[in-house]
Amino acid sequence: MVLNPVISKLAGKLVVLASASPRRLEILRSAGLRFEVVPSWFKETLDKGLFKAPYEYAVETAKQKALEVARRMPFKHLKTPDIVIGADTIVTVDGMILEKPVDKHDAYRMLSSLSGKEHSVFTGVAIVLCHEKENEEVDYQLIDFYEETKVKFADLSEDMLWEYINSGEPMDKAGGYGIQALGGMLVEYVHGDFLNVVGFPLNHFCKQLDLIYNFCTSSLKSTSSRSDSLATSVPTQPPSSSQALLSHNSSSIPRPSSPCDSQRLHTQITPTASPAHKVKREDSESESSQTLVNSTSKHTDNRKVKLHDNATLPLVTRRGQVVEPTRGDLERICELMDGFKASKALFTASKLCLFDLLHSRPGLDAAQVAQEIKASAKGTECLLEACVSLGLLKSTEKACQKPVYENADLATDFLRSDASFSLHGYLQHCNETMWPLFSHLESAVQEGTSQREKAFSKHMLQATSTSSREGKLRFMKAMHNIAKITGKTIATAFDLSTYKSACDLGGCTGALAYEFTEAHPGLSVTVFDLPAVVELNEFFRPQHPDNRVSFVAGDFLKDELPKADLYILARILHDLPDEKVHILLSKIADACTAGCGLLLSEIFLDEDRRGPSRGLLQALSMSEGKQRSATEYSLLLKSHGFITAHIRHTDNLLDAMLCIKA
Ligand SMILES: Cc1cn([C@H]2C[C@H](O)[C@@H](COP(=O)(O)OP(=O)(O)OP(=O)(O)O)O2)c(=O)[nH]c1=O
Repeated sequence: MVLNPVISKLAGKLVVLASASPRRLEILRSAGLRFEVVPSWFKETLDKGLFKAPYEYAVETAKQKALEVARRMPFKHLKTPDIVIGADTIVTVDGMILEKPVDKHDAYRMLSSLSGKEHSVFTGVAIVLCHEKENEEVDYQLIDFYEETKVKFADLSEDMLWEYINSGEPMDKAGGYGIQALGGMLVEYVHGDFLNVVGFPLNHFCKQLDLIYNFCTSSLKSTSSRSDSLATSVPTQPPSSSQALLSHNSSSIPRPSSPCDSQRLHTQITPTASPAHKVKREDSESESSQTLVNSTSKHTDNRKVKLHDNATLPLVTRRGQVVEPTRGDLERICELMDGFKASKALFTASKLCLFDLLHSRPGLDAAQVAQEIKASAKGTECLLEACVSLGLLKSTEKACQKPVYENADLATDFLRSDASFSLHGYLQHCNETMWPLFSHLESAVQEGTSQREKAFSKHMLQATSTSSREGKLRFMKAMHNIAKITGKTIATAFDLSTYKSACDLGGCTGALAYEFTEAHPGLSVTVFDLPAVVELNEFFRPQHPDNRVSFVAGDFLKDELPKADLYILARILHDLPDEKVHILLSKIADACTAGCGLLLSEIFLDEDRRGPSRGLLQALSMSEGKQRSATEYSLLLKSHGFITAHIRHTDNLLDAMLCIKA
């Protein structure tokens, strides 16, 4: 079988999967391949109209994903991979290309177009072979191919469609379904490679590797030893007569390629100076202990080669067996050790409004940024470089000029203070409140209580406390950010068409309430919150407020609740001690008649309490409340007369549950 010899050929090579898809990771891992995962930052926005056939689009996207990682790693990770694998899966039906749905309606559009019909699933795969040359440049050689699988769907009723869409499964999958999970129930037959539908054609990939390593090795060697003069293309021996040999210049913009056979071998030479080497050489020249550094530098180079062989990793004993940890294990540990540094770098950049500055003035260099944010040149440069390494900023370096900086998409989407889904306020809350609390985690764990008093001086306690105006506004901004990001998901999680009036208890700035009125034309929402919160709401009023949202001031633990046939409790219960939870739920139960609804939104812990980490880490703040699973919330609500009708685990920051008063 091709598998073993092929996989063993890769032993000792730094293989990188340029994909965030958990399915691809699982498929390759199950095949015994050892690799690192570096998700591609390439945005899947190629113009589909430029491609003659849909699979050409998938292949080109796969290529761009893999090349982006292959080019980034020497600069950002200071190591050059041997092989980078990229893939892209698309579904095609009636001449349309379906990728991942953007929302539930998009998923509905896709799934209804597949109902009762046969369609094709194409996965384009690109394998980039990287060769470090002696002159510190990197050559890239590209092999790509695609695989087609035909899938037939049964006729899908509207109920089935919506039930499936509401399960949340379609959202991160091409065509809006996952054949390997619930989506399997929609399928009548599959012709071809099943794993290809799940995102990676393993069999074709192994055959391709076999061709590369058993057939083309000599041509690869000759390629990697060639000089820059080959910057155009080097035709190599075709692996088979069916394979077209095409040259490809990696710096060219994506373009429709010539007729795409199901596999192709490109020889492409794109020399890139390797910054890993640059850095080492600078090190060796900088200090007085030059001889020592020089030899260390040499040693480092050797180690790097050995690391690729996995030979220098320390051996560990697991269940009585001596084994070699994977590089992934070590990276995971480092990621955890350094996680706090990354968080604080993010908080600091956000507090200094770095992302706002680079949004309004992209292309500043470190000195210009330092001047604008009134910070030291050295500190600013370190912060900018750290943010680039974290994927928050992008830097461009033109010949003989200082690097200039701009926001990466992540920063544009979430870190600008005026972005629609900004987390700027929440980050400030983390920086000012959560960070000091978590720096007292040892005592929090030892004592099992909140460390507020230890973490904050008297003055600080006042400033961070929600009893001060400053503290209140900061907290409201944080809650507003989370409500904006999660609002639509929560508001559309259930069919609420039978409800006419809702009351959002502790609804803060009303951000969630506005999402509910937008999603449900027949619904009015009253936001009920403390008088001091309602008073500050003017800072958060939307440009065109919906008059179906109103605000009532009061304390939900003491005052009479506004009348409504649906009560909303979002991010409230996890923070309250048990006795207050019971007071609040009793008051809601008293205000409800039979058939009234209670919509609860929280992070639902997994039933075995092994995740998600976000919920379990949140619990370490030792507030008076607790994190619960969906079943625990269901039982809690049942004890107050509410029967759970639906539970939604979402891909967003909060999950949701709809309960009905018996
Ligand atoms: C049709 C189908 C697709 N999928 C998945 C596979 C892919 O992960 C996804 C298609 O999206 P892709 O854009 O191919 O991949 P991705 O965004 O998940 O990951 P990356 O771009 O980082 O490589 O759909 C299934 O899991 N099951 C299915 O039945």
